[in-house]
Amino acid sequence: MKQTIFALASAQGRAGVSVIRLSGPQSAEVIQALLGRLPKPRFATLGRLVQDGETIDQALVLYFKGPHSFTGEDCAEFHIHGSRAVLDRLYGIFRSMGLRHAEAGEFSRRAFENGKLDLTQAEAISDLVEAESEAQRQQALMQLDGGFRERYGQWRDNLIKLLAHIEAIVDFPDEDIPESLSDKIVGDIIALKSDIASAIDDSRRGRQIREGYRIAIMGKPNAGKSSLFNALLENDTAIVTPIAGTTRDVIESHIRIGNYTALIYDTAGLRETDDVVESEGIRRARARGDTADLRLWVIDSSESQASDLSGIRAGDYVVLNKSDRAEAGKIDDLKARMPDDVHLFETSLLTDTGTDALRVALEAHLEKALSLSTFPAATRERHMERLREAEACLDRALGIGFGTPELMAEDIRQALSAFDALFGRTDVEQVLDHIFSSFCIGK
Ligand SMILES: Nc1nc2c(ncn2[C@@H]2O[C@H](COP(=O)(O)OP(=O)(O)OP(=O)(O)O)[C@@H](O)[C@H]2O)c(=O)[nH]1
Ligand SMILES: [K+]
Ligand SMILES: [Mg+2]
Repeated sequence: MKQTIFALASAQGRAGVSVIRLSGPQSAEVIQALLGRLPKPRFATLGRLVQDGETIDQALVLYFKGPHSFTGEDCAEFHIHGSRAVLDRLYGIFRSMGLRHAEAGEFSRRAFENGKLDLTQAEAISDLVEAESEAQRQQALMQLDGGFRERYGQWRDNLIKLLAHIEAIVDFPDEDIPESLSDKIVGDIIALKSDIASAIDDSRRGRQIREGYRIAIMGKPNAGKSSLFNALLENDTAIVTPIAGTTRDVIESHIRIGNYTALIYDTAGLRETDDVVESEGIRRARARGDTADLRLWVIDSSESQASDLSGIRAGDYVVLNKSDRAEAGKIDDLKARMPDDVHLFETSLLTDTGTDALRVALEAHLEKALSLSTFPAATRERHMERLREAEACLDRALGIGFGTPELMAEDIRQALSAFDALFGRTDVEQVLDHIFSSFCIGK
């Protein structure tokens, strides 16, 4: 039998109320020992927690009888006064009764193992706990509600039907395959494959919401990149100096823009240099720009020589900075030389003008790129990998043809197992360890 585990389910540190959670066969015994009675399951009971005649705390106690609990096991919750002293006393009692402290994600893992959650739902709980933005919260909640099960479940059903048809052909090798049947099988595989392919296309959105939309600030040295980074963050994380080549490492920070989370990167100024450290910084800056979802170029519009605009592409944002020092003709000249379809802004980061318009535009941009009208088909790399695997299996099945239907059936079976892996039906211990260890303790 599993050992009974305990952990603080609320945040660490002093609190008005803290919640300790227990799961396992000794849950009832622990409540009985401390409260002197076992409350009706799922009803909150106020009482004194007493050891050897001494009151430890007054607490609200809940008992959940398995399988009607989060983990599926017997569970208990103690809502106590959140002081270190109370916690220490209770932890001591729990340990003396043979309980142990839970590992990260262990409650959710038990829920998964007892069939209370599938793996995508367990991931959703972790995402919900971590959610910072409104869109992250909504996406995690949809996933927890079984958002994936509906969509993937339909595809999985289609695969099972396909497999049945193909196996019928395998079982009757001497029969002529009616053309209508082979046409139908091929048609169904193609349709499914294209559904999966478009889901993979769309799933970038899911990851951008979950991990943050990546915005790279790029430009020449001293253009004001770090100044812009700080202005957007409303703090002074990055070092700003008049010396060209101040920023070397890529500096990364989260910000909330409207309903979304973005990851903003400040990068080294792009120029030719013999400095080894600076060249490495520039290499990283370029790489960051290549993988970003949006590039935000900063240009010093007061510079006398014509600015180099290479690297700026359609869709990029361009900030014409230092407008406080720029002659009007210079800014007009820059605008005229811009590639088509860039979004232009004028700022003076010295006098803090123009940044509001940029913020508003960024918010609208994210709203357009990420709005959650439909639930994306993947929110993590793990989901993408399994979907690509299923797509590849279907591709192979199509290439095989009806001469060797048993090979075709094998590919369909592999596509099926890719879907099973998504839900954790084929539990690869390593994958589970990885997923659950990223949870916080008490979940
Ligand atoms: N006049 C004026 N000066 C500015 C403005 N924005 C930034 N600066 C100044 O320009 C200098 C360079 O700014 P940074 O933000 O360090 O520029 P950077 O692009 O990050 O520079 P590197 O990291 O060296 O590539 C600093 O002295 C800033 O105070 C502006 O709008 N007007
Ligand atoms: K600088
Ligand atoms: Mg800088």
